[in-house]
Amino acid sequence: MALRYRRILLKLSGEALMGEGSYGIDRVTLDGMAAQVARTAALGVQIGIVIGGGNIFRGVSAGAAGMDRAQADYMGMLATVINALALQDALRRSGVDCRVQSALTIEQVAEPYIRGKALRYLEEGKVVIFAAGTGNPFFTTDTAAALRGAEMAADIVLKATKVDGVYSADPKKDPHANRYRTLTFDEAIGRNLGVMDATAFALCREQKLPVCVFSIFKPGALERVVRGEDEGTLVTVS
Ligand SMILES: Nc1ncnc2c1ncn2[C@@H]1O[C@H](COP(=O)(O)OP(=O)(O)OP(=O)(O)O)[C@@H](O)[C@H]1O
Ligand SMILES: O=c1ccn([C@@H]2O[C@H](COP(=O)(O)O)[C@@H](O)[C@H]2O)c(=O)[nH]1
Repeated sequence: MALRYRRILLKLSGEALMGEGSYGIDRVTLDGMAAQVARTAALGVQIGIVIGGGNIFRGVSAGAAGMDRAQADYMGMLATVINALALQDALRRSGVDCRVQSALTIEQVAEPYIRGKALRYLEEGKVVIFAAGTGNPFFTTDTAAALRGAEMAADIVLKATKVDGVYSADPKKDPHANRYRTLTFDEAIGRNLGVMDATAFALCREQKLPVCVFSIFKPGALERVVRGEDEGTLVTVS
């Protein structure tokens, strides 16, 4: 079947990496994510990945209460570097050629983020993992995904998370929440739908970069999304 999207920016949930656990990286879950990425890359899709850090540390979590916010955010960004290295390892074991570029300079473990080089890797069919978010405190990896998606001229930002789309309210808290099949950025921002932060939505809206929110736990979902099949929630300008 034909591909709908040839270049994607995939935002992988850090929190989802915990699997059934409450902290860190569950190897079975990690390998499952890597296998989905490997199958999608094999279809000929160019893939950039931003990975979250919520399984390890968030600057806004209870564990950071009382800390200097920027310092806590740098810790959160370093958490995403750990996840990026774990994902690179899993992807390599799945036979995927993969590079990590970090927005914070940590030369011994990852290349620095260089846009032109990242674009070349994508054109060569290599998966590029963008670590350390935007490199700036007070942001999130959702915003990093929107930013790198725009910089890479991706066709779409795919937010792979623990829920299977955008709901009228947080489905983890409200069992009566309804899932949207499609949504506009204005509606998502106006209704304060918390699945993705407003800064990320606003940047995607400005860049006319569609977003699809779907479950990373649903087998084959990523491949269905890149083929343009009905999966998750598609957020667009109009
Ligand atoms: N309206 C909504 N529709 C869907 N999910 C929502 C909504 N409001 C809040 N959520 C919550 O948002 C979560 C996903 O966003 P969040 O950024 O917290 O996690 P993530 O991106 O999966 O993790 P990480 O930041 O570690 O990468 C979902 O697990 C869901 O519980
Ligand atoms: O650009 C960024 C991206 C992330 N952070 C910090 O990292 C953590 C983890 O990222 P999540 O998006 O929550 O998974 C985040 O809470 C921030 O503390 C950042 O400062 N800048």
